[in-house]
Amino acid sequence: MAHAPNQDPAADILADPYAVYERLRGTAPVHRIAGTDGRPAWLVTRYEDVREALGNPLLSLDKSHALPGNYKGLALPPALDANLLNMDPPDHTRIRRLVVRAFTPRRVEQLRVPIRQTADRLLDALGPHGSTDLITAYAAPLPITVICDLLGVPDEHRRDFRSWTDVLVTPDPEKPQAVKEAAVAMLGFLTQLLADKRKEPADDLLSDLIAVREEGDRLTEDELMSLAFLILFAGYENTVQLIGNAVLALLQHPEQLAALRADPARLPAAVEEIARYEGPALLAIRRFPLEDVTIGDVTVPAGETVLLSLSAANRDPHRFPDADRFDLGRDASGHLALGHGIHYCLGAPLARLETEIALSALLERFPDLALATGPDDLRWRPSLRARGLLALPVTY
Ligand code: HEM
Repeated sequence: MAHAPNQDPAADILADPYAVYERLRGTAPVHRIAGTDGRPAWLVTRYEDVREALGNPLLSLDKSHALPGNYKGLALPPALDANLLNMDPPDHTRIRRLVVRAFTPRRVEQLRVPIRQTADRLLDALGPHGSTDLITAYAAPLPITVICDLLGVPDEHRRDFRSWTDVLVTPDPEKPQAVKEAAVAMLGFLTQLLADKRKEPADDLLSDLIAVREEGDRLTEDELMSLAFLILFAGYENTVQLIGNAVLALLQHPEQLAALRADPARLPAAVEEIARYEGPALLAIRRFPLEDVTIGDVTVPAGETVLLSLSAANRDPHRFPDADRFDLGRDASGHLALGHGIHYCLGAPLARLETEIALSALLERFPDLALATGPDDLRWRPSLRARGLLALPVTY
């Protein structure tokens, strides 16, 4: 049986996501809403349903399985669009296997010192006391620098790289020409970068991805290009927002912040609770049923758009008792903020490392860090997909 609420909850989700999720979880397993592109979609909010759906091979990420006209999505050049998050097995299995051979724990661990150095440099620039927007001054520049380090983007190109990234990651619908130009510039840049790395391999992920081979298999030029782009797309904005959300949650819970300051060994567990409580990806990538699929007692027809709410699942009290309480002492493992199943976040170890270092460098530097605005004045991104602050004014 399909449940169609009288009023579409999409607008309410923008205003107050967790209150709406609670209502939706309580009334039906699946709700028909206007999706991120304004077209109809089915929203899943209960933990067990979302987890099961993330692992369900009948839910395809390949948009060629969308009903014609039912899904709009982003218009990316084909070389950037053929990436892991638009793919199902066996293509996905093949490419992911190759990437995992290059994106190793050693490669991530190698970034530990550079991440800390970048964090310290950004904090140095703030001086010993003052006020700032922590998103602009810290949470945003840190991850983009880390991604440049990871991919091996030379210093002299980082300013351009960052400005194209900003345009592409948060496109302004009023400026389609700027988005197009940034996409063309980024494509040209990545083509040249790949050619340079091919000629002169360095100790970076891109060079490793070019070199990686398994049983005679290797990544093609288009696959390399779309991978570099996906790492940028999947890795940048999410990390900015996780760092921002983490600082906010801690500042809003001073007793928990004090306990963390007193025992920094709790930081890794704290990052898990922060990801559960205020993860940056409200939704997983949209899925399309290959055939009619039943979720709870609702049948979703083949080809329609299915949205899985990671954030609603992470606040489901059937899985996490007192789920709306931020509690650094709880066991938050099993949260879905980084996905689940074959598309589980490839950058998860890096996202965790980066968030831990960002928080420890910041907390060590500023014992008096405080919010410079009331909770009602905080402005969140107007997005059904992303949970992140537009600005985080602090004093220190
Ligand atoms: C806090 C930061 C991050 C969050 C919350 C996050 C979240 C996610 C989620 C939820 C998925 C699965 C999407 C789905 O199944 O629909 C995913 C996939 C992915 N993430 Fe992350 N991510 C983060 C950081 C990163 C970083 C730093 C990188 C790379 C450097 C990265 C690379 C990827 C890639 C390549 C995939 C696709 C994997 C596949 O399809 O097999 N992510 N991420």
